[in-house]
Amino acid sequence: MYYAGKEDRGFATDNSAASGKNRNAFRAFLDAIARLFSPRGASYKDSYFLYAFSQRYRNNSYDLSRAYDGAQSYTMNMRPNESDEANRLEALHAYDILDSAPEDGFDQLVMLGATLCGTSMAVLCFVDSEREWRKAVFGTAVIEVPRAESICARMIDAREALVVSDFHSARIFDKAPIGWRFFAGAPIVTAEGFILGTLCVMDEKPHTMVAAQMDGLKALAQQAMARLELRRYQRQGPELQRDRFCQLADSMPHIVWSADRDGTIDFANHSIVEYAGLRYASDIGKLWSELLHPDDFSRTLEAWEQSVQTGEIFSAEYRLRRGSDNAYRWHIAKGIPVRDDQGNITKWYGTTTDIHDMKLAHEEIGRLAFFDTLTGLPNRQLLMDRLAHTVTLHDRIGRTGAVLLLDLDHFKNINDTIGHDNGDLLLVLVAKRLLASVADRHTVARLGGDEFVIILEDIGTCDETAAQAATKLARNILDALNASFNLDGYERHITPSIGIAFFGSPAQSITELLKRADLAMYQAKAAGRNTMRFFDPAIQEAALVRASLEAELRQGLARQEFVLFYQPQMNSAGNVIGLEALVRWNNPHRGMVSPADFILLAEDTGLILPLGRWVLEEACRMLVFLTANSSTRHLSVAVNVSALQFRQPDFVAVVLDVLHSSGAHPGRLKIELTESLLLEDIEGAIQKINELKKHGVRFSLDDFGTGYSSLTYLKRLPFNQIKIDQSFVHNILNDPRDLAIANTIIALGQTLHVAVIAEGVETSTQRDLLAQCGCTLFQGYFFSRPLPEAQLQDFLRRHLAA
Ligand SMILES: Nc1nc2c(ncn2[C@@H]2O[C@@H]3COP(=O)(O)O[C@H]4[C@@H](O)[C@H](n5cnc6c(=O)[nH]c(N)nc65)O[C@@H]4COP(=O)(O)O[C@H]3[C@H]2O)c(=O)[nH]1
Repeated sequence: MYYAGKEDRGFATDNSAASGKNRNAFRAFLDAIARLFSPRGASYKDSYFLYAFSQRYRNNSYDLSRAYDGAQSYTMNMRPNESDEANRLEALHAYDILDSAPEDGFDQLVMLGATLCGTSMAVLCFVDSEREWRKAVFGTAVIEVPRAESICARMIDAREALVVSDFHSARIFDKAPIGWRFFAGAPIVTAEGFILGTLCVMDEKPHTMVAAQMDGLKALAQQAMARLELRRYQRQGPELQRDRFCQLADSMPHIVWSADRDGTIDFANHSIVEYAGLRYASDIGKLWSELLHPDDFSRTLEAWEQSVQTGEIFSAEYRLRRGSDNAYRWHIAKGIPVRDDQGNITKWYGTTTDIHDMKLAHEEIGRLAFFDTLTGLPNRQLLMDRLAHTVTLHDRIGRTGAVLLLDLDHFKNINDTIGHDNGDLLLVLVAKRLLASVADRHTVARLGGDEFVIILEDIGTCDETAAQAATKLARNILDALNASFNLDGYERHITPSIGIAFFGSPAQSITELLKRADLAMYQAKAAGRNTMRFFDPAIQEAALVRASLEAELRQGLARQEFVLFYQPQMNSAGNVIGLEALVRWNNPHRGMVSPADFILLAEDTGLILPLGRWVLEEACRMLVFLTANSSTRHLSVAVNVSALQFRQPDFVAVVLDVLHSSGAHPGRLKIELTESLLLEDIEGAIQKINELKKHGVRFSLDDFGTGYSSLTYLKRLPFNQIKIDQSFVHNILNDPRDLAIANTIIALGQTLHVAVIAEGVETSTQRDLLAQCGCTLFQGYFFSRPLPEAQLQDFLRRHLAA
């Protein structure tokens, strides 16, 4: 590679428009090559190679010492040993200049020559085997002259530069050219020293030339030669450029490629063969899309189209399949668009570099920056980011979320007694249990030390539902962490204190939010640890009531504080035909608690399952008792079953088991179900009802008329009895619509051959009106309130049919 200073660039001073455009294209290409291959971003200034010619030419010199009478001849000292005309002609023809169209750059040179020397004519000519052919002319229209008449040809033959001041007095030529008196010519010489022609000036009048003018003419001749070289380079350009590019590319460790406008890769270096395990580098053109990871395809295509449209550098990151193990590795591709003379992008030259390890390292660094190294949970920074995002989102959608701040009680003792390693292990196990206790959509993070934060997203729209959800989750966490941990071969116990703060609309700052959760957490510590506290006192109060009720309910079950009351069901003759079992909670502090106050909570907490089973067992015990007495053996006992109970897959098995173990008569057991309970899975409900009916168990549809009251369901569901809800009975005397509904239900029962019982009958008038409508069965305070077992005996004695 040759290096040259700016002043050496023969064509750098050429300012013609066409030349400028060519130069720009050429520079762009060199720029592209240099930028692609040079790690320090070198430009064409470092990698110019054409100036070899210019550099060498400058070393040639003219000897101005010889003079003739009337004429001066300069001995040419350029290629003293070369006399081979055939080689000279071959060199000339290689430039492909003969008979070519005029070109601005050359025209300007001859015009400059005439101006410089003050002559009326100037010519740039090339001497062919039989002629002098003129590429550019000024002041003459003659393009071609026979070689025998060419003064320029004489210069070549004589290997001399020439100045003839006046042909009339000069005796060096047999005859003067027609119309000329003056001639001066500077040779056009190749880097190898071949004289291809001359740049000469002529005039009809005699002239003298000063040395400076001759130097100027020589300089213009050099420009002409440089232009000729550039012209040849550009004409042969694509191939030459390509060869040079390929040569450079194969010496590169990266994948180097060139591509067409449509993205077709028409060249790739050997690196692609080694990476992708291709047979030939040229296979890349058709196999490219197969090597690309399918997930990265559209993104890469988009980047390409963007580069095509904007003319900016193509840049994309994608995964490429490696041939040796079929593993996809991340690469970065950069491609520089190169334009032609008209400024159109014709090609992209690019490199593709394996950045897989670097990318993984970056990801790892990112992971370390956002995740706790010990537990793998999001760290404080990521938590803050997510919390800020979540708080804003909840404000926008009008939903409620919660932040739970959890601190392990006396964690320091663990570290002090069994060491930091075990302390760390405990934190890891705690993190796992926390993750297992919350749904995936929530965030569990480690704030530092033994402090954890849980973000609960979208847990309701009102304070109450959000409080219930947060309480439930905090309880899960308390339960999960209260179970012992195995550390160092020993069972260890740790408890958490949890502070809860809510966020929603309007949004508050996350610092304030965490402060609230922190305050609540300290309240939990103050309350004896291993518990939770809400920041909001009102919600906290409600949640506490609920929580303590739940705890008491649990305790009540364990302590057998529940009792069954029985409410008699009567026929129109005033005789008892059955009883409805209604549960009561005999709480030592609260007294006799109505089911209205605890059934819902029992359902929410799942406590209804053990409670419901107990009710069933008690009711069956009563049935056995009633069966033992001939006067009461015909009585049925109705039991309320909640939705959660009924939906248990083993519901049928549980009922049969209780019947079996108690010895109760299945035909005397009546199960009361509400309408709403049946809606979710009608087919499953029918199946369960039918299975139990096969064993004789009967079913009553409770609260009929209050729900959907679908006649289709009624037709399909095999109930033995429908209950007219007490709300209709209550107003039956005052509201004709309630009377109409009661009438309809009674008529429906008659049509479907299903018994109808009216509940909530409080007066004889109500009973009479219902009886007039055709109702034959009744239940309500008019006959009896729900009675404890002892009072029931008394009632039965009085009201059994003789
Ligand atoms: N105002 C008025 N009320 C009357 C009259 N006659 C009966 N009642 C009340 O109406 C309720 C009838 O029971 P329910 O509709 O099944 O409604 C029951 C039932 O849905 C549920 N429940 C009661 N015991 C159980 C049980 O063991 N298991 C389940 N799952 N739910 C139960 O609790 C609800 C309320 O039960 P209770 O408080 O015992 O209230 C009972 C009963 O005391 C009357 O003439 N006037």
